[in-house]
Amino acid sequence: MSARRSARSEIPDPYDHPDGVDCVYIRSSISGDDEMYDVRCSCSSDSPCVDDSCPCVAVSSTNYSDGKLIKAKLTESNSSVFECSANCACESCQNSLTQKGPSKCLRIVHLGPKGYGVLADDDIAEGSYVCEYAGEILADGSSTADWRYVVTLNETTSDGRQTATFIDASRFGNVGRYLNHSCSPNCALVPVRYEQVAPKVGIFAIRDVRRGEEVCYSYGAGAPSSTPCLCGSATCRLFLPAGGFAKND
Ligand SMILES: C[S@@+](CC[C@H](N)C(=O)[O-])C[C@H]1O[C@@H](n2cnc3c(N)ncnc32)[C@H](O)[C@@H]1O
Repeated sequence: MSARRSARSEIPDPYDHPDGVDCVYIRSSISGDDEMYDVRCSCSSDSPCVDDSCPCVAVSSTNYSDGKLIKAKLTESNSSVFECSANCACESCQNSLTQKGPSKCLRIVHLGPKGYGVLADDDIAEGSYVCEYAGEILADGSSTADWRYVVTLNETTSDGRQTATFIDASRFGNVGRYLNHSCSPNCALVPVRYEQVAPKVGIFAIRDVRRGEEVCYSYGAGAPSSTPCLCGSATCRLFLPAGGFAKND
């Protein structure tokens, strides 16, 4: 691993769990599956991993422009990101945004009946990376300690198969586990891969977020659960969706 890449992976996460929360803080998801990708690049600074001439970018097509997720990937339901990794030897890489760590302007606060939530301490521009939804990556979510912290990532593979991955932040998690649901969200989840085949879940701003706003995503369009939704949006569906977040909803 190059010195440049290993230094990047040592960037500390500036967040921690609130006092009294029984969860181990992790910076990125943990997977029991150690299958790795064999894709790597050695792009020069003349072509810093921005288009399909980079073998890593070619896996998912262009992901980022000016340090933001491109609009198509924010709006398409089955979008995904493949980033350069520690195995690459690229210079001035523009394709490893999520590995630089979460936004520095998030604040975990207690919001009354919703429990904890996350506020933006500064403006966050559309397309910005907010943070990962980190947890234990499980093939089967049934072993969770608390279903409320499980995100279900449904994806369609290139050969048309449906896959489901469960990210369980009940026992191990990061700041991402505190983002609440909104029926009119300002963020969305996008699967992000590098090194490992198992996906990470990146949370990106789908519109400009103003300082002081709650940072939230939609937990999905599933059938309503019995939990009243307190998002307060004009288009509120009144109850949280049941069954956790599904990427393709
Ligand atoms: C992933 S956790 C989000 C963080 C949580 N508020 C906490 O204190 O840890 C999901 C849970 O938060 C609460 N929640 C999230 N969004 C909500 C909303 N819009 N209205 C009411 N409760 C919400 C529900 O209890 C839900 O099961």
